[in-house]
Amino acid sequence: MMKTSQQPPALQVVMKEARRAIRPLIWFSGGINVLMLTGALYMLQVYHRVLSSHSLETLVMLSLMAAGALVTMAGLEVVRGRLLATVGSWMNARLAPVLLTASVEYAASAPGHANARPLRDLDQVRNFFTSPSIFPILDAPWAPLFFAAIFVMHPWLGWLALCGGIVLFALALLNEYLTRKPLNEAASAQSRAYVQAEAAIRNAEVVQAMGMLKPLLEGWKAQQDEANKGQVLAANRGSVIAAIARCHRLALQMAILGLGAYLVLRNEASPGIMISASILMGRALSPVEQAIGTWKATVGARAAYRRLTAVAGQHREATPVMPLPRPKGRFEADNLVLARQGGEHILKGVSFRLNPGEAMALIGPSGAGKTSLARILAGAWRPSGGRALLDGMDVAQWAAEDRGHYVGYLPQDIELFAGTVSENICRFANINPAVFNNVVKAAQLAGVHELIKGLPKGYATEIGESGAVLSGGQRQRIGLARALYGDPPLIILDEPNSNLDREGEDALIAALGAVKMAGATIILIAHRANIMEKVDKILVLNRGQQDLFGSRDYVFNELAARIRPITHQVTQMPADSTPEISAAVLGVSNGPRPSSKRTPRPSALGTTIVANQA
Ligand SMILES: Nc1ncnc2c1ncn2[C@@H]1O[C@H](COP(=O)(O)OP(=O)(O)OP(=O)(O)O)[C@@H](O)[C@H]1O
Repeated sequence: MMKTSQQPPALQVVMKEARRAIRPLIWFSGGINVLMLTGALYMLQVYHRVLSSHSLETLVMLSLMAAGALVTMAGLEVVRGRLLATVGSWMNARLAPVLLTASVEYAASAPGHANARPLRDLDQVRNFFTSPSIFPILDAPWAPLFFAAIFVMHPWLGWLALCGGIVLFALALLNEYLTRKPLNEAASAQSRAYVQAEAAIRNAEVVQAMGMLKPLLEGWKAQQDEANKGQVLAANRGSVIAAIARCHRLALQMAILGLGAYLVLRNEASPGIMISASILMGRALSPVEQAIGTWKATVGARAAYRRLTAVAGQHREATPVMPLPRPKGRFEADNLVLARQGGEHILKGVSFRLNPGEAMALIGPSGAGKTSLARILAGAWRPSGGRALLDGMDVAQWAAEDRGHYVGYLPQDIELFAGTVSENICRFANINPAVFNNVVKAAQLAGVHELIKGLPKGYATEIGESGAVLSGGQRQRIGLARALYGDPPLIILDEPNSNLDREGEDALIAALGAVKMAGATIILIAHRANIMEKVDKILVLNRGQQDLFGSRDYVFNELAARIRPITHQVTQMPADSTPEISAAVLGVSNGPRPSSKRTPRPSALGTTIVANQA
């Protein structure tokens, strides 16, 4: 399926829908607030009608009506709570897949920033929507109703209540001003502490083996302390403001009673008005007071929402369209450029073409940009400029499902998942007999079928988190089977033999021959020359620059020509350089394992490299 960028970002769409769902809740809250006038009105009517008429029936009638209104209000509150919970779980169901997709895309485009924080942030936003912290937001629009009712009773009472309300509102703003910075700093420190803790747990092996726990704990604790410091500071400031606000409200309540009493003495108001005005003012100020109390949750939810926007703000859901036809494997890189965030270039214009059935090796010294290029070619990273085209279609524009069908990719870190061997090979498709046949076919092609059969439960063996129960070589060979699953027309392998023994390498070479025969286009990154026998072309990268591209013989001859004078000068090696010497220039070795006996040689490509003395 093709992606289009016609739709608005998914997060925006969902939040707009959420706001639309919450809007009726404000009207609902209006009903609740109107019914909250019951107490004051009841008080007023008792003074005005019952005490003056001494009518028991009136009292009973008024009491029944008030009780009915209170029961209705309680019912509306229950419904409001349920509606909020429904909106919360709807948001979760709607947003969680969007966020997970956006987080994976974000992590792929900004490696090193990958963590599951967005899903925790979603929990925080959802909890805010379903907790009492949202009530002040729903009730605040109705506060003028109460002030208006007080004004109707007596303008002086109205003005007193309004001025008191403004002071309380100013205190709420002061609270926001004084607590926002420490709360935000605390949230960032907490977030960094989480990331550090996650990294320590993820890399437990190296942490344990090299005694890194203590310094890591210290770093983590420093972040925790910073988070605590911010929280304590905000809590201290918040509690002072909350105490002043409470004191102010109590004083205001007394003041309104006092003013009411004065008006009663002047015969300008009844005792009923005096007490009702006090009750109404309590209701009018309640959202502001609640907002001060729940400020921390509000700030936390707002910060979480901002982080979500940073990660998923631009993510758009793909428009379902007709799946693309299966490509033949004609591949073209057109002036690919990749820039770091700081602007420095990792790739500076790489162009090449491959026909179906051709294999290309990507070679160059460490840090040349080979892996970065492979990630772009596989569609995992978007280039900053240029295009990678498979049968004329830009792979960056493809939907992930299409790439999944047509691109086989073995990353440098292999990246297997918790699950069975079969699930990993078929990329977690639903396993049925047809899928399983293809799993076995891919494993046979990768020469790993016998190895898998030897595992405790064969293809059903659970391999644990990141394939933890497998050896490095086993992981790599199963990763190769995963890349070959479904006969993709484009196969990209990043150092597929880095963990392989002789037998594994032979199986890899045989697999490369077979998929080439079947017409697949292969791009492979190699540091060792012995898998070069199946490649037709070679691209040499150096410091992100395309140094050479052409047939294998052409590139080796070019490299041999460059190294000839150097080998004469430095090592007195024979001038008839072999491809192996050229390969050595690029840090490409001959043997199945790099030897520990290394001689540094100056590189023809301008970098100091190490040639293996096999
Ligand atoms: N996620 C990243 N963010 C920023 N810079 C990166 C990232 N990954 C790689 N780089 C930088 O890009 C450059 C090329 O790295 P890359 O891994 O592509 O090289 P390579 O040729 O594959 O090296 P090696 O042979 O050692 O695997 C390096 O300078 C590296 O620091």
